[in-house]
Amino acid sequence: MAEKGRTEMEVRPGGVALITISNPPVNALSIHVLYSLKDHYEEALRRNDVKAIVVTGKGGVFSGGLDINTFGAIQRNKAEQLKVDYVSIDVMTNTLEAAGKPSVAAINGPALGGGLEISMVCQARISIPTAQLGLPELQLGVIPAFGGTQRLPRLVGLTKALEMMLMSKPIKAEEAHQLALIDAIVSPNDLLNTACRWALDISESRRPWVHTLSRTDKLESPDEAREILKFARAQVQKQAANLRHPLDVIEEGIVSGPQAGLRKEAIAFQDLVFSDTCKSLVHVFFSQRATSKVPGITDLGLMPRKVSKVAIVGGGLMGSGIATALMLSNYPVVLKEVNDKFLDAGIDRIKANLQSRVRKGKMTKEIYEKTLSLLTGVVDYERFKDVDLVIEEIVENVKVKQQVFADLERYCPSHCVLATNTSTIDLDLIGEKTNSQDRIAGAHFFSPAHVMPLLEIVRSNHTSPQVVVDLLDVGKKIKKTPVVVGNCTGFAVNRMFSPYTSIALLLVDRGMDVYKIDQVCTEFGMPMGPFRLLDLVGFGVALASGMQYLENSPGSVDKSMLIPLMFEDKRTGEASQKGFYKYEGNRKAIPDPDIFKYVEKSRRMAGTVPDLELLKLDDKEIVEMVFFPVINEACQVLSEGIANKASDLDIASIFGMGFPPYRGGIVYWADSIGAKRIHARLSEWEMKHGQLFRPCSYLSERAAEGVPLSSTAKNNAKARM
Ligand SMILES: C[C@H](O)CC(=O)SCCNC(=O)CCNC(=O)[C@H](O)C(C)(C)COP(=O)(O)OP(=O)(O)OC[C@H]1O[C@@H](n2cnc3c(N)ncnc32)[C@H](O)[C@@H]1OP(=O)(O)O
Repeated sequence: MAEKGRTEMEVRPGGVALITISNPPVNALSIHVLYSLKDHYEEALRRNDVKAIVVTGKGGVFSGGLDINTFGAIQRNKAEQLKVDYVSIDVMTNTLEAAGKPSVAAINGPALGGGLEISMVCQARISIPTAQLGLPELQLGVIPAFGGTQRLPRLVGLTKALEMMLMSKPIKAEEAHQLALIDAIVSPNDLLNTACRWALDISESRRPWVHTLSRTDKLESPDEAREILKFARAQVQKQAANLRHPLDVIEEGIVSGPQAGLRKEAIAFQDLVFSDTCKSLVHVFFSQRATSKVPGITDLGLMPRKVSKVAIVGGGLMGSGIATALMLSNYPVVLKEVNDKFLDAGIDRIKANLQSRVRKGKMTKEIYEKTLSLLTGVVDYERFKDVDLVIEEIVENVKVKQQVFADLERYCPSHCVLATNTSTIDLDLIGEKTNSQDRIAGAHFFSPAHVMPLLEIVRSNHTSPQVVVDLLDVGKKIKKTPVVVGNCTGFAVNRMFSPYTSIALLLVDRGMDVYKIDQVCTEFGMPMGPFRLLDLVGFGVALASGMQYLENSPGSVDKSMLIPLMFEDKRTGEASQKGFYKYEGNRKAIPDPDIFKYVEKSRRMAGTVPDLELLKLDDKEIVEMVFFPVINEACQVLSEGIANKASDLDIASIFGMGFPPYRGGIVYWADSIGAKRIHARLSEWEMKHGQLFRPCSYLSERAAEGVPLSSTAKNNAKARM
């Protein structure tokens, strides 16, 4: 293995050895870094001119934790693999923490996972105000393994430590200071001097010398701890039953002592690293970061242009959500509506979005006022003359959109990016009446736009790479995960997931129970089943987008009459308090026996009778029937070059549709099953239930040749980007 990263050591006047972790960009703890850290500690302990040690990181990051690439080495049983128990017990505990000279962590940026764990073996932690501290290992399907499960509860108490570990959510320096996880916050310029002084103060007994692992003052009593852990077990069982957690390991440390806890922690980690969940989540980690690397665009050396002001056309649910997302990242926003009444309603929606953050304690009243002051409401285009980006979010009507884009071309500066949030209409059509096709792109948000993390950036054949680079940058600034896709009806996410509801409707027409399908899909890990999702989206929207698919690719959607029948009866989904479920003024979906009359009628109109074979399917087979057509559509999207790479569809499925991350995303999951099996099942169902199940040629070829679906190497399709 090529050497990756190291630590550097310099002995400062006064006798402090400054050890700097150096492994750009995030100072990940590779095996080399860890061994180099141990060697430098040992050298510092040997040297007579060293009285104390300060550990810091290079380049504005303390450390992003264990190098996640080493997980693969462990799984592949590589000779040079990480021995977790050796690092945790021999290096961190017996060498660093037990050293005869005190050490202080100078936290100059993120200190996450193993990074925070290194800082916790030090006798004190000094940080800059912007540092983030956390143990996010669970989001990779493992638990902290360099002593974090033992030391964090001893530093901040069990309840807070559990919250930080189970939510994988880092805290900011200020909160860490209140919790006494860090001892002082200082400016970046003062950090090293303060840390060095602090270390010398400890060595000269002017400050206490504390071994984290020996502390018990913050720990709850064993009885209290047991109660807290019992509650936490019930919570994780309810909220994340598929994720392993460190509760037993923490309990071991409290009941049998920290050394026993450390041993149990290392064994548990070593076991978890081999789990499918860990493999999937590591895939998600790297795939998420790879979405912003777009061949032919981000490798051209283009720099994003500055976007100082954004205009939104349309203040409906989506438009106001997009405005909120931008304002939350400090973008001044001009919101345009057709008249004052609609404008007021749009502004009210934005206020409500922000107020909900105030209510949840995520925003102070002052920040609320400051954020709201970024908004200007207008009913004409006068204020569009200095905007750098416009996002259109009006009715899905080609003619109306064409007029709006012609207007935008007239009123906006010539450099301005003209984006549309359409979820179905071809960008070329939208821009047909302009000479600005090169600066027209899709910026497709998901509802609610200020909450959902995905941003589909749609690029037509005319869209310039510069515009895509600009949108990628805005996406990053508003904390969305961007996925760049090509131009087609439904783009990647809506198109991939159109079979999710279509097939569910077909199965109901053939005898399956609405609520059974939803239950099986949620047990599989989806946040909602297809029918609960249809209720949320609303039947009006579902029918309109169904029409778009029917027009553009007849045969891609089921023609069940179930939704039109309910729609006719003004049963339109959650907004009307009645859809496939009933809602009693809150968001709780209650199964409603009334729907069976619509189901019966729909079956009569389709001329179907309950299919006894379908009724005998077990849960796994139902999941396959619903999701294999989704995989098939993902393959079609790949073969048409709508997505750059399979892993982009994994991320799009997770962040756009809530596909369970611990399954790695739609194509990753498909490859874990194998193209051959998926192809065989789809072919069988095509014979029995029609063309919605017909495997596409991309899938058929890979099944025949035994090639993974994620391998796009042999994809000869003409890229649409
Ligand atoms: C034994 C221990 O208990 C186990 C562990 O420590 S497991 C590791 C736990 N640590 C984490 O989960 C933290 C992961 N990292 C992060 O959250 C973020 O990268 C960060 C907050 C440190 C920096 O964020 P940001 O500046 O936005 O940079 P980001 O784009 O995420 O990462 C930059 C690059 O570093 C890589 N990287 C980040 N953390 C890494 C890690 N721990 N290992 C390997 N690579 C890592 C990313 O893949 C990316 O690579 P690329 O440029 O080739 O795409």
